[in-house]
Amino acid sequence: MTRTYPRRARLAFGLATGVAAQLAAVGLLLASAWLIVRAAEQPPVLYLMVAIVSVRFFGISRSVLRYVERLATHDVALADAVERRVETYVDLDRAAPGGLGDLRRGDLVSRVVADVARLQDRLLRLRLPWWVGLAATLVVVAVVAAIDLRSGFVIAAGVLVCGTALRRVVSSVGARRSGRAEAQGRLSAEVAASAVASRELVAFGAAGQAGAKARTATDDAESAQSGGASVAGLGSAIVLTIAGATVAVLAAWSSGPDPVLIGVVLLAPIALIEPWDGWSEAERLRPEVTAAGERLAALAALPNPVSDPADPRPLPESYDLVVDAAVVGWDGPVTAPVSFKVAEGDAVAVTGPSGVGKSTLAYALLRLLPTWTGTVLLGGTPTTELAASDVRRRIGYLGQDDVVFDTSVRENLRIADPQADDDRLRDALASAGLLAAVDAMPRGLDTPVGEHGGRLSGGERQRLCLARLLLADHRVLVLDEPTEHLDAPTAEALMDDVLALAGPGGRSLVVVTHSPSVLARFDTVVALSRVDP
Ligand SMILES: Nc1ncnc2c1ncn2[C@@H]1O[C@H](COP(=O)(O)OP(=O)(O)OP(=O)(O)O)[C@@H](O)[C@H]1O
Repeated sequence: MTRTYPRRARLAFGLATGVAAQLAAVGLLLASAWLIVRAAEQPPVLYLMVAIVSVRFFGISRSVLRYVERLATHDVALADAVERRVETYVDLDRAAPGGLGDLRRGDLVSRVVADVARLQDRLLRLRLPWWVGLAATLVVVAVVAAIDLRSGFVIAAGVLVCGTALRRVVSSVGARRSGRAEAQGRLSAEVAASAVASRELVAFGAAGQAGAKARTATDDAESAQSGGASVAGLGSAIVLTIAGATVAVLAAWSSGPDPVLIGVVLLAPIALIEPWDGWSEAERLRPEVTAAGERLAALAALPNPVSDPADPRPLPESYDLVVDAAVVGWDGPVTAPVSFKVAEGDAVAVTGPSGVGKSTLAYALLRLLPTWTGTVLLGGTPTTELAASDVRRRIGYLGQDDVVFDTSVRENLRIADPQADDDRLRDALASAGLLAAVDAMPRGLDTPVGEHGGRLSGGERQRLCLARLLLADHRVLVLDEPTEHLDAPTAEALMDDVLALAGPGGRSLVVVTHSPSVLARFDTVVALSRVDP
């Protein structure tokens, strides 16, 4: 049975092995220095045995300890990153779509992927090098002070000057030259936008403009990267200069009982170059890690368009839907107050001119957006008193351009219910009027649908999305322009299948449309109008 230790304990263990590895590195250099100086005096070889064994011991233990340290600390950092990634998805889930404001898709991807990865460095490449380096440095200062007190003070002064210079100079120069995360975010946003719109850009002859924008973003990202490299160079220069100066001062000042030990003292600052390099790298990364933390904090601080009540009421069994004088909108009210009722199994159409707020009303029914005034009641309970996730369990949504994933028919359907067996998938496909077409495909449910469902016709794509919605077992279906992009006979056939879902004991339907032929099929039509300016 594997035993899992608490994260703090694993971190403490990683820290201890890191310090031990660093001390082994210092010990290796100092023992080697002692060995070389002492060997020059050509003593009997037995006098050298301890040093020879120490060199071997430090050399081997350094590698082993470093390996163990990496295992322990990376394990902790990766576990942190997994949690942070999930938190970031939760933040996005909470804020979307109403709270995302002007954030671009590519930039969001960059934040979730690159910034979360960068934050791992806070522990691995920022805090640990400082802690490990400080502990190792203190031990070296104590050892040297025990050999020669004055030399101990000189090295302590070197440590102080080096640490302060790195902390002040490298991180502040780095902060001025960084912006790598932002530049990377802009580059991702440009590339994502161009990739999504590639067909249109080529068709309108605008590929050159998009290319130029992407090139500018690439140049920015590159110059941010080379700025980072020059900051790294500055850090190395500081470390080497201070280590060299410390050796020079020690050479001029050191005095001690044993010239062999003085050789060890002189090499001590050289042994400290490795931990100081760790500090230098940490300070180079500090602005980027801070920026990544701020960008993720900005996601966490996105407005919460709908908040759950402190004590949500249980989801009612009834799925009667009542919209009572509801006004919906994004940054302000868009629609005039609208009222209608959709009893269980009823079908209602919502219409109105383009931009009047039909899709916005659909989002409000699902509690993705709040209503400005008025109420939406589900089974007699205002949806504001229910958990938003419960509302979305009862009410499902089919948008105009729902995402179809580049995988098989089966996997596209299973997103709605990962446990669904083939019989359930086939039932859903039959209800959505797609079963015959899928059976006719060479690989049936395993047929790949291509990027954005590109291997399916527009009607098949829409039916696939409908089948997916049906699998999720919502009782109220909000269908936003379900026949958009379809020719008249296909639209007619799809509406036959959609309307067959309603009826006593069946699903309730709210169909958003401005298609006259679709509207003609409904007894109840709700006309939306804009709010008075
Ligand atoms: N993400 C958004 N952020 C801010 N405002 C938005 C957003 N999406 C839509 N709007 C605005 O809300 C208003 C209503 O848009 P909505 O998409 O609901 O209209 P619609 O009636 O569904 O239009 P259409 O028939 O053309 O699809 C519009 O003025 C639109 O600019």
